[in-house]
Amino acid sequence: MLLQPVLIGHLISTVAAGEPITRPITYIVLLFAADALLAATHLYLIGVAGENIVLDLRTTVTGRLLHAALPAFHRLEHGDVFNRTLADTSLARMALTSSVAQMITAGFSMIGCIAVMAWLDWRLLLAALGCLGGASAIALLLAKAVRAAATQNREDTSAYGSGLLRVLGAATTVKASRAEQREAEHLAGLAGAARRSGIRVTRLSALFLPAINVGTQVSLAVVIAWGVARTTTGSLTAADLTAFIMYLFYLVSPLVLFFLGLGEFQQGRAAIDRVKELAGIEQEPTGGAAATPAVTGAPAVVFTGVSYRYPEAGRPAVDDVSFALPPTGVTAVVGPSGAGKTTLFQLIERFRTPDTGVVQVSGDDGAGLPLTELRGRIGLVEQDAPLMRGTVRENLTYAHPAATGDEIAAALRDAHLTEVVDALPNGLDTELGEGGIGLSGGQKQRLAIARALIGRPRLLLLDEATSNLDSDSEQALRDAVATIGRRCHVLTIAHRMSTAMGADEIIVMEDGRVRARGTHAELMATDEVYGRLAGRQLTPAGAAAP
Ligand SMILES: Nc1ncnc2c1ncn2[C@@H]1O[C@H](COP(=O)(O)OP(=O)(O)OP(=O)(O)O)[C@@H](O)[C@H]1O
Repeated sequence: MLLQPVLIGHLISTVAAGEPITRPITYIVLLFAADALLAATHLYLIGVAGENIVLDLRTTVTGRLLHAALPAFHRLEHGDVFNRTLADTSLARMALTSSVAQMITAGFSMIGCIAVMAWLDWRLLLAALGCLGGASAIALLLAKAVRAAATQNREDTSAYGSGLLRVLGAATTVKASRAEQREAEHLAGLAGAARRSGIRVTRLSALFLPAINVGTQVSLAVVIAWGVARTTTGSLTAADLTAFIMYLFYLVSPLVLFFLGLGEFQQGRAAIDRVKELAGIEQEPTGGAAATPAVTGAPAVVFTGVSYRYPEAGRPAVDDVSFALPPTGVTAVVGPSGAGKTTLFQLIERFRTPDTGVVQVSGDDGAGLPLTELRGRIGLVEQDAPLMRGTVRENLTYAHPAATGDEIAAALRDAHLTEVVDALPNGLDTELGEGGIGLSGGQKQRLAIARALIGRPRLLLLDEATSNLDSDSEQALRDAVATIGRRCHVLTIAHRMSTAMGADEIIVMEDGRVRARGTHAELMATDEVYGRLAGRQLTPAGAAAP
Protein backbone atom coordinates (compact mmCIF):
# COMPACT_ATOMS: atom_id res chain seq x y z
CA MET A 1 0.00 0.00 0.00
CA LEU A 2 2.77 2.37 0.97
CA LEU A 3 4.71 1.64 -2.24
CA GLN A 4 1.77 2.16 -4.60
CA PRO A 5 1.82 6.02 -4.64
CA VAL A 6 5.61 5.97 -5.18
CA LEU A 7 5.38 3.63 -8.19
CA ILE A 8 2.44 5.49 -9.71
CA GLY A 9 4.33 8.76 -9.27
CA HIS A 10 7.29 7.12 -11.01
CA LEU A 11 5.01 6.04 -13.90
CA ILE A 12 3.64 9.57 -14.30
CA SER A 13 7.10 11.12 -14.37
CA THR A 14 8.25 8.47 -16.91
CA VAL A 15 5.31 9.30 -19.20
CA ALA A 16 6.00 13.00 -18.76
CA ALA A 17 9.64 12.47 -19.73
CA GLY A 18 8.56 10.49 -22.86
CA GLU A 19 10.55 7.40 -21.80
CA PRO A 20 9.38 3.75 -22.31
CA ILE A 21 6.87 2.75 -19.65
CA THR A 22 7.36 -1.05 -19.78
CA ARG A 23 9.50 -1.13 -16.67
CA PRO A 24 7.25 1.00 -14.36
CA ILE A 25 4.17 -0.91 -15.56
CA THR A 26 5.93 -4.22 -14.82
CA TYR A 27 6.75 -2.99 -11.31
CA ILE A 28 3.16 -2.00 -10.69
CA VAL A 29 1.80 -5.33 -11.98
CA LEU A 30 4.32 -7.23 -9.83
CA LEU A 31 3.36 -5.11 -6.84
CA PHE A 32 -0.35 -5.82 -7.32
CA ALA A 33 0.35 -9.53 -7.78
CA ALA A 34 2.47 -9.58 -4.61
CA ASP A 35 -0.30 -7.72 -2.78
CA ALA A 36 -2.89 -10.30 -3.89
CA LEU A 37 -0.59 -13.19 -2.98
CA LEU A 38 0.20 -11.78 0.46
CA ALA A 39 -3.45 -11.06 1.14
CA ALA A 40 -4.43 -14.63 0.23
CA THR A 41 -1.56 -16.09 2.27
CA HIS A 42 -2.49 -13.89 5.19
CA LEU A 43 -6.10 -15.13 5.15
CA TYR A 44 -5.00 -18.74 4.72
CA LEU A 45 -2.51 -18.58 7.60
CA ILE A 46 -5.06 -16.88 9.84
CA GLY A 47 -7.53 -19.67 9.00
CA VAL A 48 -5.01 -22.43 9.71
CA ALA A 49 -3.89 -20.78 12.94
CA GLY A 50 -7.53 -20.51 13.98
CA GLU A 51 -8.20 -24.19 13.32
CA ASN A 52 -5.03 -25.14 15.21
CA ILE A 53 -6.14 -23.05 18.17
CA VAL A 54 -9.59 -24.68 18.18
CA LEU A 55 -8.01 -28.14 17.93
CA ASP A 56 -5.63 -27.39 20.80
CA LEU A 57 -8.41 -26.06 22.99
CA ARG A 58 -10.72 -28.97 22.24
CA THR A 59 -8.14 -31.71 22.73
CA THR A 60 -6.96 -30.08 25.96
CA VAL A 61 -10.50 -29.75 27.27
CA THR A 62 -11.61 -33.27 26.32
CA GLY A 63 -8.44 -34.73 27.84
CA ARG A 64 -9.00 -32.81 31.06
CA LEU A 65 -12.67 -33.81 31.13
CA LEU A 66 -11.92 -37.50 30.70
CA HIS A 67 -9.29 -37.39 33.45
CA ALA A 68 -11.48 -35.34 35.78
CA ALA A 69 -12.32 -36.56 39.26
CA LEU A 70 -15.72 -38.24 39.10
CA PRO A 71 -17.46 -36.01 41.68
CA ALA A 72 -16.39 -32.91 39.73
CA PHE A 73 -17.45 -34.58 36.49
CA HIS A 74 -20.91 -35.32 37.89
CA ARG A 75 -21.37 -31.68 38.83
CA LEU A 76 -21.04 -30.59 35.18
CA GLU A 77 -24.08 -29.66 33.14
CA HIS A 78 -23.89 -31.38 29.80
CA GLY A 79 -25.39 -28.51 27.82
CA ASP A 80 -22.85 -26.15 29.32
CA VAL A 81 -19.98 -28.50 28.45
CA PHE A 82 -21.17 -28.73 24.83
CA ASN A 83 -21.41 -24.98 24.62
CA ARG A 84 -17.97 -24.43 26.02
CA THR A 85 -16.30 -27.03 23.84
CA LEU A 86 -18.13 -26.18 20.60
CA ALA A 87 -19.37 -22.59 20.53
CA ASP A 88 -16.85 -21.01 22.90
CA THR A 89 -13.84 -22.57 21.21
CA SER A 90 -15.09 -21.21 17.87
CA LEU A 91 -15.49 -17.75 19.36
CA ALA A 92 -12.01 -18.03 20.83
CA ARG A 93 -10.66 -18.77 17.36
CA MET A 94 -12.07 -15.46 16.10
CA ALA A 95 -10.65 -13.54 19.04
CA LEU A 96 -7.19 -15.03 18.77
CA THR A 97 -6.84 -14.77 15.00
CA SER A 98 -8.76 -12.27 12.92
CA SER A 99 -9.33 -9.69 15.64
CA VAL A 100 -5.74 -9.89 16.90
CA ALA A 101 -4.45 -9.66 13.32
CA GLN A 102 -6.73 -6.69 12.70
CA MET A 103 -5.52 -4.96 15.85
CA ILE A 104 -1.88 -5.53 14.92
CA THR A 105 -2.17 -4.27 11.32
CA ALA A 106 -4.28 -1.32 12.45
CA GLY A 107 -1.69 -0.65 15.19
CA PHE A 108 1.14 -0.52 12.62
CA SER A 109 -0.82 1.87 10.39
CA MET A 110 -1.54 4.08 13.38
CA ILE A 111 2.14 4.17 14.39
CA GLY A 112 3.08 5.08 10.78
CA CYS A 113 0.57 7.92 10.62
CA ILE A 114 1.50 9.25 14.05
CA ALA A 115 5.20 9.20 13.16
CA VAL A 116 4.61 11.28 10.00
CA MET A 117 2.29 13.64 11.88
CA ALA A 118 4.93 14.13 14.60
CA TRP A 119 7.44 14.92 11.90
CA LEU A 120 5.03 17.48 10.34
CA ASP A 121 4.09 19.23 13.58
CA TRP A 122 4.40 17.69 17.00
CA ARG A 123 2.31 20.36 18.75
CA LEU A 124 -0.69 19.75 16.50
CA LEU A 125 -0.15 16.03 17.03
CA LEU A 126 -0.35 16.44 20.82
CA ALA A 127 -3.60 18.40 20.43
CA ALA A 128 -5.07 15.75 18.10
CA LEU A 129 -3.95 12.87 20.31
CA GLY A 130 -5.43 14.62 23.36
CA CYS A 131 -8.89 14.52 21.75
CA LEU A 132 -8.46 11.04 20.25
CA GLY A 133 -6.98 9.81 23.53
CA GLY A 134 -10.15 10.82 25.36
CA ALA A 135 -12.23 8.90 22.82
CA SER A 136 -9.87 5.93 23.08
CA ALA A 137 -10.16 5.90 26.88
CA ILE A 138 -13.94 5.74 26.54
CA ALA A 139 -13.54 2.94 23.97
CA LEU A 140 -11.30 1.01 26.39
CA LEU A 141 -13.91 1.30 29.13
CA LEU A 142 -16.49 0.08 26.63
CA ALA A 143 -14.24 -2.87 25.76
CA LYS A 144 -14.17 -3.86 29.43
CA ALA A 145 -17.94 -3.65 29.65
CA VAL A 146 -18.27 -5.70 26.44
CA ARG A 147 -16.22 -8.48 28.02
CA ALA A 148 -18.45 -8.62 31.08
CA ALA A 149 -21.61 -8.54 28.95
CA ALA A 150 -20.23 -11.20 26.61
CA THR A 151 -19.45 -13.46 29.58
CA GLN A 152 -23.04 -13.09 30.75
CA ASN A 153 -24.29 -13.82 27.24
CA ARG A 154 -22.18 -16.98 26.99
CA GLU A 155 -23.59 -18.12 30.32
CA ASP A 156 -27.18 -17.40 29.29
CA THR A 157 -26.67 -19.27 26.02
CA SER A 158 -25.24 -22.22 27.95
CA ALA A 159 -28.19 -22.22 30.33
CA TYR A 160 -30.51 -22.51 27.33
CA GLY A 161 -28.40 -25.40 25.95
CA SER A 162 -28.47 -27.19 29.31
CA GLY A 163 -32.23 -26.71 29.61
CA LEU A 164 -32.73 -28.13 26.13
CA LEU A 165 -30.57 -31.20 26.83
CA ARG A 166 -32.45 -31.77 30.06
CA VAL A 167 -35.81 -32.10 28.30
CA LEU A 168 -34.35 -34.03 25.38
CA GLY A 169 -33.06 -36.59 27.84
CA ALA A 170 -36.43 -36.95 29.52
CA ALA A 171 -38.83 -36.55 26.60
CA THR A 172 -41.08 -39.40 27.74
CA THR A 173 -41.33 -38.08 31.30
CA VAL A 174 -42.07 -34.57 30.00
CA LYS A 175 -44.94 -35.88 27.86
CA ALA A 176 -46.30 -38.23 30.49
CA SER A 177 -46.29 -35.34 32.98
CA ARG A 178 -48.03 -33.06 30.45
CA ALA A 179 -45.19 -30.60 31.03
CA GLU A 180 -44.59 -29.66 27.38
CA GLN A 181 -46.06 -26.17 27.72
CA ARG A 182 -44.32 -25.48 31.03
CA GLU A 183 -40.97 -26.65 29.63
CA ALA A 184 -41.52 -24.67 26.41
CA GLU A 185 -42.13 -21.52 28.47
CA HIS A 186 -39.12 -22.21 30.66
CA LEU A 187 -36.89 -22.68 27.62
CA ALA A 188 -38.34 -19.57 25.97
CA GLY A 189 -37.45 -17.69 29.18
CA LEU A 190 -33.85 -18.94 28.97
CA ALA A 191 -33.66 -18.06 25.26
CA GLY A 192 -35.07 -14.62 26.12
CA ALA A 193 -32.34 -14.07 28.73
CA ALA A 194 -29.71 -14.98 26.11
CA ARG A 195 -31.32 -12.51 23.69
CA ARG A 196 -31.25 -9.73 26.29
CA SER A 197 -27.59 -10.20 27.16
CA GLY A 198 -26.79 -10.56 23.43
CA ILE A 199 -28.44 -7.22 22.76
CA ARG A 200 -26.43 -5.66 25.58
CA VAL A 201 -23.21 -6.87 23.92
CA THR A 202 -24.38 -5.38 20.61
CA ARG A 203 -25.37 -2.11 22.26
CA LEU A 204 -21.99 -1.68 23.91
CA SER A 205 -20.13 -2.73 20.76
CA ALA A 206 -22.20 -0.27 18.73
CA LEU A 207 -20.92 2.60 20.92
CA PHE A 208 -17.30 2.08 19.78
CA LEU A 209 -17.77 3.73 16.41
CA PRO A 210 -19.62 6.85 17.62
CA ALA A 211 -17.07 7.31 20.45
CA ILE A 212 -14.18 7.27 17.98
CA ASN A 213 -16.09 9.44 15.49
CA VAL A 214 -16.80 12.11 18.08
CA GLY A 215 -13.15 12.05 19.12
CA THR A 216 -12.06 12.40 15.48
CA GLN A 217 -14.42 15.27 14.78
CA VAL A 218 -13.39 17.15 17.89
CA SER A 219 -9.71 16.63 17.12
CA LEU A 220 -10.30 17.74 13.50
CA ALA A 221 -12.02 20.90 14.69
CA VAL A 222 -9.18 21.63 17.13
CA VAL A 223 -6.49 20.92 14.53
CA ILE A 224 -8.18 23.12 11.88
CA ALA A 225 -8.90 26.00 14.26
CA TRP A 226 -5.47 26.03 15.85
CA GLY A 227 -3.67 25.17 12.61
CA VAL A 228 -5.32 28.00 10.65
CA ALA A 229 -4.56 30.43 13.48
CA ARG A 230 -0.93 29.38 13.33
CA THR A 231 -0.71 29.69 9.55
CA THR A 232 -1.83 33.30 9.90
CA THR A 233 1.05 33.95 12.31
CA GLY A 234 3.40 32.08 9.96
CA SER A 235 4.46 29.37 12.44
CA LEU A 236 2.90 26.67 10.23
CA THR A 237 2.75 26.47 6.42
CA ALA A 238 -0.56 25.84 4.65
CA ALA A 239 1.02 22.82 2.90
CA ASP A 240 2.00 21.21 6.24
CA LEU A 241 -1.43 21.89 7.71
CA THR A 242 -3.11 20.26 4.68
CA ALA A 243 -0.81 17.25 4.86
CA PHE A 244 -1.40 16.99 8.61
CA ILE A 245 -5.18 17.02 8.15
CA MET A 246 -4.90 14.31 5.45
CA TYR A 247 -2.92 12.10 7.80
CA LEU A 248 -5.47 12.71 10.52
CA PHE A 249 -8.08 11.28 8.14
CA TYR A 250 -5.78 8.34 7.40
CA LEU A 251 -5.49 7.71 11.14
CA VAL A 252 -9.23 7.37 11.67
CA SER A 253 -9.73 4.15 9.71
CA PRO A 254 -7.06 2.09 11.54
CA LEU A 255 -8.22 3.57 14.83
CA VAL A 256 -11.78 2.41 14.18
CA LEU A 257 -10.55 -0.99 13.00
CA PHE A 258 -8.38 -1.29 16.10
CA PHE A 259 -11.26 -0.70 18.47
CA LEU A 260 -13.69 -2.87 16.53
CA GLY A 261 -11.05 -5.62 16.69
CA LEU A 262 -10.69 -4.95 20.43
CA GLY A 263 -14.46 -5.36 20.90
CA GLU A 264 -14.40 -8.71 19.12
CA PHE A 265 -11.30 -9.73 21.05
CA GLN A 266 -13.04 -8.99 24.33
CA GLN A 267 -16.01 -11.14 23.32
CA GLY A 268 -13.60 -13.92 22.44
CA ARG A 269 -11.79 -13.51 25.75
CA ALA A 270 -15.06 -14.10 27.55
CA ALA A 271 -15.31 -17.37 25.61
CA ILE A 272 -11.66 -18.24 26.34
CA ASP A 273 -12.25 -17.61 30.06
CA ARG A 274 -15.09 -20.13 29.96
CA VAL A 275 -13.00 -22.73 28.14
CA LYS A 276 -10.18 -22.18 30.65
CA GLU A 277 -12.60 -22.57 33.53
CA LEU A 278 -13.78 -25.90 32.12
CA ALA A 279 -10.20 -27.05 31.52
CA GLY A 280 -9.48 -26.22 35.18
CA ILE A 281 -11.80 -29.02 36.33
CA GLU A 282 -10.37 -30.97 39.26
CA GLN A 283 -8.29 -33.87 37.99
CA GLU A 284 -8.33 -37.39 39.32
CA PRO A 285 -5.10 -38.16 41.21
CA THR A 286 -3.23 -40.73 39.16
CA GLY A 287 -2.43 -42.73 42.29
CA GLY A 288 0.87 -44.08 43.53
CA ALA A 289 3.85 -45.07 41.41
CA ALA A 290 4.36 -48.69 42.42
CA ALA A 291 2.95 -50.81 39.60
CA THR A 292 3.44 -54.08 41.48
CA PRO A 293 1.60 -57.12 40.16
CA ALA A 294 -1.27 -58.33 42.34
CA VAL A 295 -0.26 -60.80 45.04
CA THR A 296 -1.72 -64.23 44.31
CA GLY A 297 -3.80 -65.53 47.18
CA ALA A 298 -4.12 -62.13 48.85
CA PRO A 299 -7.57 -61.14 50.11
CA ALA A 300 -9.62 -59.66 47.25
CA VAL A 301 -10.48 -56.57 49.25
CA VAL A 302 -9.83 -55.37 52.79
CA PHE A 303 -11.49 -52.37 54.42
CA THR A 304 -9.77 -51.13 57.58
CA GLY A 305 -11.58 -48.42 59.56
CA VAL A 306 -12.85 -46.72 56.39
CA SER A 307 -15.10 -43.65 56.66
CA TYR A 308 -16.37 -41.36 53.95
CA ARG A 309 -18.73 -38.42 54.06
CA TYR A 310 -20.00 -36.72 50.89
CA PRO A 311 -18.94 -33.07 51.02
CA GLU A 312 -22.57 -31.90 50.86
CA ALA A 313 -23.91 -34.48 53.33
CA GLY A 314 -24.38 -34.23 57.08
CA ARG A 315 -23.48 -37.74 58.19
CA PRO A 316 -20.91 -40.17 56.79
CA ALA A 317 -22.21 -42.44 54.01
CA VAL A 318 -19.65 -45.04 55.12
CA ASP A 319 -18.75 -45.01 58.80
CA ASP A 320 -15.76 -46.88 60.25
CA VAL A 321 -16.19 -49.95 58.06
CA SER A 322 -13.81 -52.90 58.34
CA PHE A 323 -14.02 -56.28 56.61
CA ALA A 324 -11.91 -58.61 54.49
CA LEU A 325 -13.01 -60.75 51.57
CA PRO A 326 -11.12 -63.90 50.50
CA PRO A 327 -9.58 -64.22 47.01
CA THR A 328 -12.56 -66.17 45.70
CA GLY A 329 -16.21 -66.57 46.57
CA VAL A 330 -19.37 -64.52 46.45
CA THR A 331 -20.28 -61.88 49.01
CA ALA A 332 -23.60 -60.07 48.94
CA VAL A 333 -24.09 -56.63 50.45
CA VAL A 334 -27.61 -55.90 51.55
CA GLY A 335 -29.18 -53.05 53.44
CA PRO A 336 -31.93 -50.49 53.28
CA SER A 337 -31.79 -47.74 50.67
CA GLY A 338 -29.13 -45.16 51.53
CA ALA A 339 -27.18 -47.61 53.71
CA GLY A 340 -23.94 -46.89 51.83
CA LYS A 341 -23.70 -49.92 49.54
CA THR A 342 -22.95 -47.98 46.35
CA THR A 343 -20.50 -45.77 48.23
CA LEU A 344 -18.51 -48.92 49.17
CA PHE A 345 -18.03 -49.63 45.45
CA GLN A 346 -17.02 -46.03 44.79
CA LEU A 347 -14.35 -46.26 47.49
CA ILE A 348 -13.01 -49.56 46.14
CA GLU A 349 -12.76 -48.12 42.63
CA ARG A 350 -11.25 -44.97 44.14
CA PHE A 351 -13.82 -42.78 42.43
CA ARG A 352 -13.86 -41.21 45.86
CA THR A 353 -11.04 -41.10 48.42
CA PRO A 354 -11.79 -42.29 51.98
CA ASP A 355 -11.63 -39.61 54.66
CA THR A 356 -10.01 -42.12 57.01
CA GLY A 357 -8.94 -45.76 56.80
CA VAL A 358 -7.40 -47.94 54.12
CA VAL A 359 -8.94 -49.91 51.24
CA GLN A 360 -6.68 -52.71 50.02
CA VAL A 361 -7.31 -54.50 46.75
CA SER A 362 -5.51 -57.82 46.12
CA GLY A 363 -3.04 -57.16 48.90
CA ASP A 364 -2.12 -53.54 48.06
CA ASP A 365 -3.34 -50.26 49.48
CA GLY A 366 -5.44 -48.79 46.67
CA ALA A 367 -4.02 -45.32 47.41
CA GLY A 368 -0.49 -46.53 46.65
CA LEU A 369 -1.32 -48.13 43.31
CA PRO A 370 -1.44 -46.32 39.98
CA LEU A 371 -5.12 -45.88 39.11
CA THR A 372 -4.84 -47.95 35.94
CA GLU A 373 -3.32 -50.84 37.90
CA LEU A 374 -5.96 -50.59 40.63
CA ARG A 375 -8.87 -50.47 38.19
CA GLY A 376 -7.31 -53.22 36.10
CA ARG A 377 -7.72 -55.51 39.12
CA ILE A 378 -11.41 -54.72 39.42
CA GLY A 379 -14.34 -55.39 37.11
CA LEU A 380 -17.33 -53.11 37.65
CA VAL A 381 -20.82 -53.92 36.49
CA GLU A 382 -23.20 -51.07 37.08
CA GLN A 383 -26.84 -51.46 37.89
CA ASP A 384 -28.18 -50.26 34.56
CA ALA A 385 -25.38 -52.09 32.70
CA PRO A 386 -24.70 -49.35 30.17
CA LEU A 387 -24.07 -50.79 26.73
CA MET A 388 -22.50 -48.55 24.16
CA ARG A 389 -23.46 -48.03 20.57
CA GLY A 390 -21.48 -50.50 18.45
CA THR A 391 -21.27 -54.25 17.97
CA VAL A 392 -21.51 -56.85 20.71
CA ARG A 393 -17.78 -57.49 20.18
CA GLU A 394 -16.89 -53.81 20.58
CA ASN A 395 -18.91 -53.71 23.77
CA LEU A 396 -17.22 -56.79 25.13
CA THR A 397 -13.69 -55.63 24.38
CA TYR A 398 -14.18 -52.00 25.42
CA ALA A 399 -11.67 -52.17 28.29
CA HIS A 400 -9.35 -54.56 26.43
CA PRO A 401 -9.51 -53.84 22.70
CA ALA A 402 -6.80 -56.43 21.98
CA ALA A 403 -8.70 -59.32 23.61
CA THR A 404 -8.42 -62.56 21.62
CA GLY A 405 -11.29 -64.69 20.35
CA ASP A 406 -10.55 -67.28 23.05
CA GLU A 407 -10.72 -64.65 25.80
CA ILE A 408 -14.03 -63.37 24.46
CA ALA A 409 -15.42 -66.91 24.25
CA ALA A 410 -14.31 -67.67 27.82
CA ALA A 411 -15.91 -64.49 29.17
CA LEU A 412 -19.16 -65.28 27.34
CA ARG A 413 -19.08 -68.80 28.73
CA ASP A 414 -18.49 -67.59 32.30
CA ALA A 415 -21.34 -65.11 31.93
CA HIS A 416 -23.58 -67.88 30.56
CA LEU A 417 -24.12 -65.91 27.38
CA THR A 418 -22.64 -68.13 24.68
CA GLU A 419 -26.00 -69.38 23.46
CA VAL A 420 -27.59 -65.95 23.59
CA VAL A 421 -24.86 -64.39 21.43
CA ASP A 422 -24.89 -67.35 19.03
CA ALA A 423 -28.60 -66.78 18.50
CA LEU A 424 -28.12 -63.10 17.52
CA PRO A 425 -28.49 -62.36 13.79
CA ASN A 426 -24.77 -61.63 13.29
CA GLY A 427 -23.39 -63.17 16.46
CA LEU A 428 -20.61 -61.06 17.94
CA ASP A 429 -20.89 -58.60 15.07
CA THR A 430 -24.51 -57.74 15.74
CA GLU A 431 -24.95 -53.99 16.11
CA LEU A 432 -26.33 -52.82 19.42
CA GLY A 433 -28.22 -49.69 18.45
CA GLU A 434 -29.15 -46.83 20.75
CA GLY A 435 -32.31 -48.66 21.81
CA GLY A 436 -30.74 -52.12 22.09
CA ILE A 437 -31.71 -55.01 19.91
CA GLY A 438 -34.13 -56.78 22.15
CA LEU A 439 -31.64 -58.04 24.70
CA SER A 440 -33.48 -58.58 27.96
CA GLY A 441 -32.43 -56.75 31.14
CA GLY A 442 -30.74 -59.89 32.44
CA GLN A 443 -28.89 -60.47 29.16
CA LYS A 444 -27.66 -56.89 29.10
CA GLN A 445 -26.34 -57.23 32.61
CA ARG A 446 -24.63 -60.51 31.77
CA LEU A 447 -23.09 -58.86 28.71
CA ALA A 448 -21.73 -56.18 31.03
CA ILE A 449 -20.42 -58.94 33.31
CA ALA A 450 -18.69 -60.61 30.36
CA ARG A 451 -17.15 -57.24 29.47
CA ALA A 452 -15.77 -56.90 32.99
CA LEU A 453 -14.46 -60.48 32.96
CA ILE A 454 -12.30 -60.07 29.86
CA GLY A 455 -9.68 -58.25 31.93
CA ARG A 456 -9.56 -61.23 34.33
CA PRO A 457 -10.22 -59.06 37.40
CA ARG A 458 -9.33 -60.13 40.94
CA LEU A 459 -12.56 -58.62 42.17
CA LEU A 460 -15.87 -58.28 40.37
CA LEU A 461 -18.14 -55.54 41.70
CA LEU A 462 -21.68 -56.23 40.63
CA ASP A 463 -24.53 -53.84 41.32
CA GLU A 464 -27.46 -56.12 40.72
CA ALA A 465 -30.22 -54.79 38.47
CA THR A 466 -33.25 -53.77 40.51
CA SER A 467 -35.66 -54.47 37.68
CA ASN A 468 -37.39 -57.81 37.81
CA LEU A 469 -35.71 -60.48 35.76
CA ASP A 470 -37.69 -63.43 34.48
CA SER A 471 -36.86 -66.63 36.32
CA ASP A 472 -34.69 -67.99 33.46
CA SER A 473 -32.61 -64.80 33.38
CA GLU A 474 -32.36 -64.75 37.14
CA GLN A 475 -31.18 -68.35 37.21
CA ALA A 476 -28.64 -67.64 34.42
CA LEU A 477 -27.32 -64.64 36.35
CA ARG A 478 -27.04 -66.67 39.54
CA ASP A 479 -25.21 -69.46 37.73
CA ALA A 480 -22.87 -66.95 36.11
CA VAL A 481 -22.06 -65.35 39.48
CA ALA A 482 -21.42 -68.78 41.04
CA THR A 483 -19.09 -69.73 38.15
CA ILE A 484 -17.16 -66.47 38.37
CA GLY A 485 -16.95 -66.69 42.16
CA ARG A 486 -14.78 -69.77 41.77
CA ARG A 487 -12.11 -67.74 39.95
CA CYS A 488 -12.21 -64.34 41.62
CA HIS A 489 -14.24 -62.67 44.33
CA VAL A 490 -17.66 -61.37 43.41
CA LEU A 491 -18.95 -58.59 45.63
CA THR A 492 -22.52 -57.93 44.71
CA ILE A 493 -25.06 -55.41 45.90
CA ALA A 494 -28.02 -57.73 46.22
CA HIS A 495 -31.45 -56.31 45.64
CA ARG A 496 -33.02 -59.77 45.48
CA MET A 497 -33.03 -62.21 48.36
CA SER A 498 -32.33 -65.07 45.97
CA THR A 499 -28.93 -63.50 45.24
CA ALA A 500 -28.17 -63.03 48.93
CA MET A 501 -29.21 -66.60 49.67
CA GLY A 502 -26.84 -67.93 47.01
CA ALA A 503 -23.85 -65.97 48.39
CA ASP A 504 -21.13 -67.47 50.57
CA GLU A 505 -21.45 -64.57 52.96
CA ILE A 506 -23.76 -61.61 53.40
CA ILE A 507 -22.78 -58.19 54.76
CA VAL A 508 -25.70 -56.25 56.19
CA MET A 509 -25.24 -52.48 56.11
CA GLU A 510 -27.25 -49.83 57.87
CA ASP A 511 -26.55 -46.09 58.17
CA GLY A 512 -23.09 -46.50 56.67
CA ARG A 513 -22.00 -49.18 59.14
CA VAL A 514 -21.58 -52.93 58.84
CA ARG A 515 -24.35 -54.17 61.05
CA ALA A 516 -23.95 -57.93 60.72
CA ARG A 517 -22.21 -60.61 58.64
CA GLY A 518 -23.06 -64.23 58.08
CA THR A 519 -24.95 -66.68 55.92
CA HIS A 520 -28.62 -66.32 55.12
CA ALA A 521 -29.61 -68.85 57.76
CA GLU A 522 -27.43 -67.23 60.44
CA LEU A 523 -28.68 -63.74 59.72
CA MET A 524 -32.30 -64.83 59.59
CA ALA A 525 -31.83 -66.15 63.08
CA THR A 526 -29.82 -63.26 64.53
CA ASP A 527 -30.31 -60.00 62.63
CA GLU A 528 -33.50 -58.04 62.81
CA VAL A 529 -32.81 -55.75 59.82
CA TYR A 530 -31.88 -58.66 57.60
CA GLY A 531 -34.90 -60.58 58.78
CA ARG A 532 -37.08 -57.60 57.89
CA LEU A 533 -35.48 -57.17 54.43
CA ALA A 534 -35.75 -60.88 53.73
CA GLY A 535 -39.26 -61.09 55.13
CA ARG A 536 -40.48 -58.39 52.79
CA GLN A 537 -39.43 -60.43 49.79
CA LEU A 538 -39.97 -63.96 51.01
CA THR A 539 -43.34 -63.81 52.79
CA PRO A 540 -46.43 -64.21 50.64
CA ALA A 541 -47.71 -60.79 51.81
CA GLY A 542 -44.54 -59.10 50.65
CA ALA A 543 -44.10 -61.25 47.57
CA ALA A 544 -45.70 -58.65 45.33
CA ALA A 545 -43.64 -55.79 46.76
CA PRO A 546 -40.48 -56.15 44.67
N1 LIG B 1 -23.35 -37.66 45.41
C1 LIG B 1 -23.83 -37.64 46.66
N2 LIG B 1 -23.81 -36.51 47.36
C2 LIG B 1 -24.28 -36.46 48.63
N3 LIG B 1 -24.77 -37.52 49.29
C3 LIG B 1 -24.81 -38.68 48.64
C4 LIG B 1 -24.35 -38.81 47.29
N4 LIG B 1 -24.51 -40.09 46.90
C5 LIG B 1 -25.05 -40.74 47.98
N5 LIG B 1 -25.23 -39.90 49.01
C6 LIG B 1 -25.76 -40.23 50.33
O1 LIG B 1 -24.94 -41.21 50.91
C7 LIG B 1 -25.69 -42.20 51.58
C8 LIG B 1 -25.35 -43.57 51.03
O2 LIG B 1 -25.71 -43.63 49.68
P1 LIG B 1 -25.49 -44.92 48.78
O3 LIG B 1 -25.83 -44.57 47.39
O4 LIG B 1 -24.15 -45.48 49.05
O5 LIG B 1 -26.59 -45.89 49.38
P2 LIG B 1 -27.10 -47.29 48.85
O6 LIG B 1 -27.08 -48.19 50.02
O7 LIG B 1 -26.33 -47.71 47.66
O8 LIG B 1 -28.60 -46.94 48.47
P3 LIG B 1 -29.53 -47.60 47.30
O9 LIG B 1 -29.79 -49.02 47.69
O10 LIG B 1 -30.77 -46.78 47.39
O11 LIG B 1 -28.80 -47.44 46.02
C9 LIG B 1 -27.15 -41.81 51.38
O12 LIG B 1 -27.58 -41.16 52.56
C10 LIG B 1 -27.13 -40.86 50.23
O13 LIG B 1 -28.14 -39.89 50.38
